[in-house]
Amino acid sequence: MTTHLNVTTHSFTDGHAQAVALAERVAARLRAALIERGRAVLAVSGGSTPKEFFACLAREALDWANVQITLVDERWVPDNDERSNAKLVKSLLLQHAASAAQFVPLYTGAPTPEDGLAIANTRIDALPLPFDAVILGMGDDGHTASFFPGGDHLAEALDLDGHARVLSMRAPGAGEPRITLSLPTLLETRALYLLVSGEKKRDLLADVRLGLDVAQNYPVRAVLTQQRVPVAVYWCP
Ligand SMILES: O=C1O[C@H](COP(=O)(O)O)[C@@H](O)[C@H](O)[C@H]1O
Repeated sequence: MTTHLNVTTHSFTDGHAQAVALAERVAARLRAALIERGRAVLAVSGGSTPKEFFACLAREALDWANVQITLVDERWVPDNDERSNAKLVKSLLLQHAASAAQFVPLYTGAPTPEDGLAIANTRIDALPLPFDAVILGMGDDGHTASFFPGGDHLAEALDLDGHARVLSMRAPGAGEPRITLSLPTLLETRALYLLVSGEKKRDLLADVRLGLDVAQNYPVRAVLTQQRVPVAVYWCP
């Protein structure tokens, strides 16, 4: 384990060990919340990296009926689209013991994320924040949630003093239009995890921490340099 400023890195030999460790950690957080407050709230990322973590977490024994799960971001595609983060969560996390959890989607069925923003905002506003845990991922371009380089609402999304809970996001590298929780909303959490794998992402994170990424300006920098919430990076090759 290594700690640098606000960031602690936990390294694992492989994806299975990483997924098991993070699932146990997050389950412990949810259990503590259920004991203390009778409910728990979790926000998770989509993409490919969290698949094994979801499969492990779904089998953890806890009072899932009192757990609400939402997404940190969503691709603006229908729930049955292969690119849908909601589809991933439904097929891997909302299974087994965790099938009793309540899922709060960001996608609303509106034609565009801009059209769906008000409803998505209402859904997030209705959650009993702070989150008990937020699980972020990261792309090879340094995006996290849907904070994409060149995103049309990137500055607003990263503004720590901003009041928007949810924003639409369009960016050259984003594939499809997106919707994302804002950084200050993601930081309203009792625990923040960044789940990443591969040498390329490890090197990118090292560059950000050393301040060597200024030319690329990776959006994940905003998460790693903020001082509100400690960041636990879970990494495997
Ligand atoms: O598009 C997205 O990508 C990131 C990273 O995904 P990965 O496939 O590299 O693990 C993910 O964290 C985000 O939720 C998702 O919308």
